[in-house]
Amino acid sequence: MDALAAYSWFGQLSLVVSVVAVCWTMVWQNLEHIRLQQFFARNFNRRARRLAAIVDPFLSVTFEEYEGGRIKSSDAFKEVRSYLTTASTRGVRHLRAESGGERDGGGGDRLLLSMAKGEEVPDAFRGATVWWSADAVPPLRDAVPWSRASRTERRFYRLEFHESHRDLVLEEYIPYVRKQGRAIMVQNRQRRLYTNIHREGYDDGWYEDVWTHVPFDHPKTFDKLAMDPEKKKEIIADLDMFRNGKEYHDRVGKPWKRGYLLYWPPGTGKSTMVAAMANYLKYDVYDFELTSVKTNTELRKLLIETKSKSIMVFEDIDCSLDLTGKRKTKEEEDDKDDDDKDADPRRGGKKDAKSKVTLSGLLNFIDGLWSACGEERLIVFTTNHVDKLDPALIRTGRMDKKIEMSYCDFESFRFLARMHLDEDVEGHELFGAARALLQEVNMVPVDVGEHLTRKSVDDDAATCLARLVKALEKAKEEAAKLEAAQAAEEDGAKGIVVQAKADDN
Ligand SMILES: Nc1ncnc2c1ncn2[C@@H]1O[C@H](COP(=O)(O)OP(=O)(O)OP(=O)(O)O)[C@@H](O)[C@H]1O
Repeated sequence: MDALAAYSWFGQLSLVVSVVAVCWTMVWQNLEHIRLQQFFARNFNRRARRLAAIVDPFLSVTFEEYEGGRIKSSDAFKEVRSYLTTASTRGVRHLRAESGGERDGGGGDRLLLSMAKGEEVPDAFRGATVWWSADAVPPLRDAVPWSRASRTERRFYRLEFHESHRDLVLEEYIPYVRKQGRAIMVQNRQRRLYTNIHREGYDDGWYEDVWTHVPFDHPKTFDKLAMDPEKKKEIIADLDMFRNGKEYHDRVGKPWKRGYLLYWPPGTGKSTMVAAMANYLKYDVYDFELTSVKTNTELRKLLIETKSKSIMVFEDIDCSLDLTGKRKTKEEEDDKDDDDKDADPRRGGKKDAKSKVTLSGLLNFIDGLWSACGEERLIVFTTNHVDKLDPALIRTGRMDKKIEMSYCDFESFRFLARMHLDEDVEGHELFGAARALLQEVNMVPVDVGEHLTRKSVDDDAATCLARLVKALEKAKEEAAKLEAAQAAEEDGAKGIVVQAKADDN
């Protein structure tokens, strides 16, 4: 066969092959017999998969940054990202730093660290080794201008593991990673202090009660709170038990919440205690301003909008509303509901600046059906007049722990002296004098702290202690005068009674 014949032969062969290929494609695409198509696909794929399993017995799970059509950022991705920066995966050598958002643990000066693109790190779980890697795909060419997810590269984490660990990884390891990641996010996030505000339109009857917030950066911790050390220990243990109490609450069928009542005179550290609790538990704080909540319905709406892992505080509850009276009967409550309607301009009522929240509205809030929405929440009431509160409000189950915030005792004084003067003054004679006076006179910690604070650079410990002793002596004198005046008043009253009886006779 000469070269020309061979060329022609190959030409014909390739023509036949091309025609067959084109025909096959047309037949394949237009095949009426779908089942036949499926049969081919299944059998070829199955063989290919079997071969792949022999060559590569590893499976993978991908966690993408965005889900739901690339609009919503994925919670699972964030949880994995947090987990991958922990001790168990310290092998990560190259990190990516972002400013991030408050909720993710970034924001402000905090940096959000995660595995850099291309990094791979192993992790061990119950005898199985898994591998995590970080990667990203470039932005879409047809990026939608308003979608951040399609304009930027889309990151993802890939988890690879041997197929023999499939059940362990899917059913136990991944939930474990997500839980750990969530816990780390809660620890690292910028916490918030919320308060409710009331907004309304001028004449269209529109109004709403909403939460507004600022970063919560209160410096007070239990280390800086003066109180009986035993009592402090007991409160911390109680908080620990509450924080770790999910299983218990599930088992006994109780909503995972706990009520605290902090009571006694102004300046004994009730608000400070709330800050210390929030810092200890790393919870957000919702500071309820009850007087600006219009109705029970609005109160419920605010409750539903609160998040878990938070402290809901009602300061000076005795002054907030008329909650001191007895609970209303059903009829009175119905009347109150009518009042609610009257107060609700959206329901044709007139505007009324006064709050219509009732005692039973508040009781339902604390332990009614709605109180079970959300979990891991502390409800704290503070009051200077515990005797004025309705017993229903503070009964066990609503207020589970009642803490008396007392006048400054010796332990608190010692604590405040050490904290403010920053030196050991227990041997000082003025320290002994102040200690003796504190046994006779009531002074709240805020005042003791104030007298012990250095007011100028020349103030030394002795100056501060002398100032405190002087204030205590003055308070003692005033207390004595008051006592004498009261005794005289009582004697006067007795005299009038005796005189009246003598006149009667
Ligand atoms: N036990 C305490 N330990 C340390 N500091 C305290 C203590 N009690 C009060 N203080 C200080 O006194 C100031 C006022 O305290 P706080 O507002 O907590 O008192 P309160 O009992 O909530 O008062 P009120 O009833 O008027 O709201 C705070 O700046 C706080 O630092």
